[in-house]
Amino acid sequence: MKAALAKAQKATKGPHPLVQQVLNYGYGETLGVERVASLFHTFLEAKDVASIGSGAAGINEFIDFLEMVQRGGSMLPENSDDEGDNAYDDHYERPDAEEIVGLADTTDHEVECDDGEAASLAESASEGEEAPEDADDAEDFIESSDADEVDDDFETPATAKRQRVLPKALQAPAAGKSANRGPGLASTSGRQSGGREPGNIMSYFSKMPAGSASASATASKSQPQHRTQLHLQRANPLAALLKQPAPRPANAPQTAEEKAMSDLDFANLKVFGNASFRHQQRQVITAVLQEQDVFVLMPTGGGKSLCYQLPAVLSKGVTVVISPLLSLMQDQVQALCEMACGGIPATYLSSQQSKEEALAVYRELRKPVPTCKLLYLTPEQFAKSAALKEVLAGLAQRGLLARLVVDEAHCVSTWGHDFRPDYKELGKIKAASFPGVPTMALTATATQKVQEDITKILKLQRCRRFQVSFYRSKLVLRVVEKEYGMTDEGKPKHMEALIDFIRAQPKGASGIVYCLSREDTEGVARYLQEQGAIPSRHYHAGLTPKQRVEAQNKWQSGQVQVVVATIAFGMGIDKPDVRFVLHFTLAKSLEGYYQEAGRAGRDGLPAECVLFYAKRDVPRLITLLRGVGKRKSKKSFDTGMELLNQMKAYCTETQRCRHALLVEYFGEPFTMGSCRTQCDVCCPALRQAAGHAEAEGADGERALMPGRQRQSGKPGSGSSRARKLAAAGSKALKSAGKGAAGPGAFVSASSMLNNSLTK
Ligand SMILES: Nc1ncnc2c1ncn2[C@@H]1O[C@H](COP(=O)(O)OP(=O)(O)OP(=O)(O)O)[C@@H](O)[C@H]1O
Repeated sequence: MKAALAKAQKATKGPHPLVQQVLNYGYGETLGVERVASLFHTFLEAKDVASIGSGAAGINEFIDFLEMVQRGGSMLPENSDDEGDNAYDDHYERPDAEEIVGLADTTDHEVECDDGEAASLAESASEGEEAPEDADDAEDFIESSDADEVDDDFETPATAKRQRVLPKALQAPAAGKSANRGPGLASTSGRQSGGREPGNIMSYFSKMPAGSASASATASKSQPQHRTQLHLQRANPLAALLKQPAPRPANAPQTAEEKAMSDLDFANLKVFGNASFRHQQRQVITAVLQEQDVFVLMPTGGGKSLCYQLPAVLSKGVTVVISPLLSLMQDQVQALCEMACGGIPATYLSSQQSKEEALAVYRELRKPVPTCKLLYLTPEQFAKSAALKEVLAGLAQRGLLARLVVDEAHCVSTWGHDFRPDYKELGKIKAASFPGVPTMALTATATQKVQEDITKILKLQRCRRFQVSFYRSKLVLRVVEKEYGMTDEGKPKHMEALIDFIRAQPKGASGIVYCLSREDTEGVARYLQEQGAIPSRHYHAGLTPKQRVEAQNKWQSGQVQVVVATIAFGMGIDKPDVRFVLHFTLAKSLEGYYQEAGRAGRDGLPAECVLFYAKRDVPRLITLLRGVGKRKSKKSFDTGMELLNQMKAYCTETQRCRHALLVEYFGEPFTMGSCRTQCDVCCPALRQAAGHAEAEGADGERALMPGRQRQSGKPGSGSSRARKLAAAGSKALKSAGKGAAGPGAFVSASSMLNNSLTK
């Protein structure tokens, strides 16, 4: 054996690739290159093998060995079989089958379609157009339901495939990484670099690129208010265990500006690369660090993640984040591990991981003091894995469960637009397994009712609430009449209107078109591509994982201008420069609409959200609510109908500012009364553009009159005029949007519109 080993050593030029990897993680700096190399040989000897593959499994094993040697322990992992079986066998990410209750009387529901949808449903079916009861269509409706798509989304082979690559946080075990930057070394760093307290955040910065520290800092010069209250991370246990810690890398000295920063500003800049906090972030983070229960209601793109990630970095122990989608978790973990500061140790558990991968995570959590700072889980996993509950309870007992974070917390409530049954269990589990652990709930959309549900179900105690205004002042909201039928040229009017709208956008402006069914997305994308020469891709949960990733990447990189998608394209999409989000049919609820439309303009620049409304689309949604194939409960149907009716009311509104409607829907008073230029109700130019006409009734009230009716006396002009109007609205918007609500914007919007109409 020894001879074989010597031969292998001789044959190898330079360190074994596995050793090299481990050195890259920082063990060279802490243990010394030679000692790592020598321990590698001891490791091989102990395993009685001549060599070992340099894959993730080998690396993990070797790192475990390094730690074990330092502790003087056994080489065998503790309870590994037990953990692995439990972790692996749980089918935690499959949502519970919904209780199926037959509807007592379906005619009731037709009666509930208060303004003739039922009649319209029958009518359209008999005409053979868009027949919602059609079997194919019906299947599509099911496919586009929230539950089904979410289901597909979080445990598809795609995600499974992606996970075969061991999460970076584990490849690098965190242990290795933080051995390098770990808080244990921070005290030295703090002293060396100018006076931050021992054991503080300096530990994360030893690998910051030189010079990036303070140049752009605009951090507050005020003294840290909560420094003494922060539970700064303790010394890295690994560093303490290491027998021969190498001299730690010298940090560049802090500048005067950095010294004056609070820990929060400093961590925000150095770890996350943000020069300042956004609205409310500082207050939220401070409350979180004070270990209060916290509820955060912040619009999409507002920066919710930082509100729990930064406290996680500064806190002792592991922060557990419950997130609804596997792909979302993976993206978050990847982003954390790739932070410019050198990476934040984070990982996730998934039923798609290999047994070894799951084991590695469990091992990490069972360490006396895990180096992992954030652990992402799906609610299903959290609710159903006994092994996981036991491990988390163990962490809590050791005082190392920093907090429980429930992201997308609206999923807790049946009134939320993405209800997930397992979210309901979270509060109960917390109370039973680790009571008293601070809890944080975050969402972008929650009505008063949903907020109450979240507070109750998650058992939030003396909860601090933070709400950032729902008003997205840079978004222009419009509802456009969706005209079916054919143009004089024999083309479908609604599709041509869509093309006109997109063509009126600046060249290459990125957008999303939401459709109800998978089939719709494919048809619309094809039409845009073939008839409009608009680079488009469809996206829905029925695509193969490869197709989905490809579509998203092409859109993200700008090769594809428009993604035509079902609501499967949603959570976790973080493209800042989306200039328009079009709904080619109604959303299922105002909450859903707000969330989907809110993907526009995340960069804070003007963007447009247009809903193409046709009354005849409503029955399709009702059919969906009824549940084709699997009947939904009466309660679920009634809830769905209430939400849908609110959505319809938004579409047919002619008096009230659309921003006010949305903001007030979430219980926030809209003190401005009117947005003036940012919706088609308040801005006449946009109103006309939306294809609405004001008709003075006898009582002086305005009534919504679709463009088609208005122009019925002008044969031949209808379709092209309506199309011009829709596109003109966009042009008008460009001016209005630039002015962002100033009076000048309105003037230019009007004149633009007039010019366009007189052409
Ligand atoms: N203080 C800040 N300074 C600069 N950028 C920030 C700041 N906070 C967050 N961001 C950036 O804003 C973007 C949106 O943040 P984040 O993903 O946390 O939003 P969110 O509120 O979770 O949105 P969603 O509800 O859509 O998930 C990210 O690219 C993030 O890096």
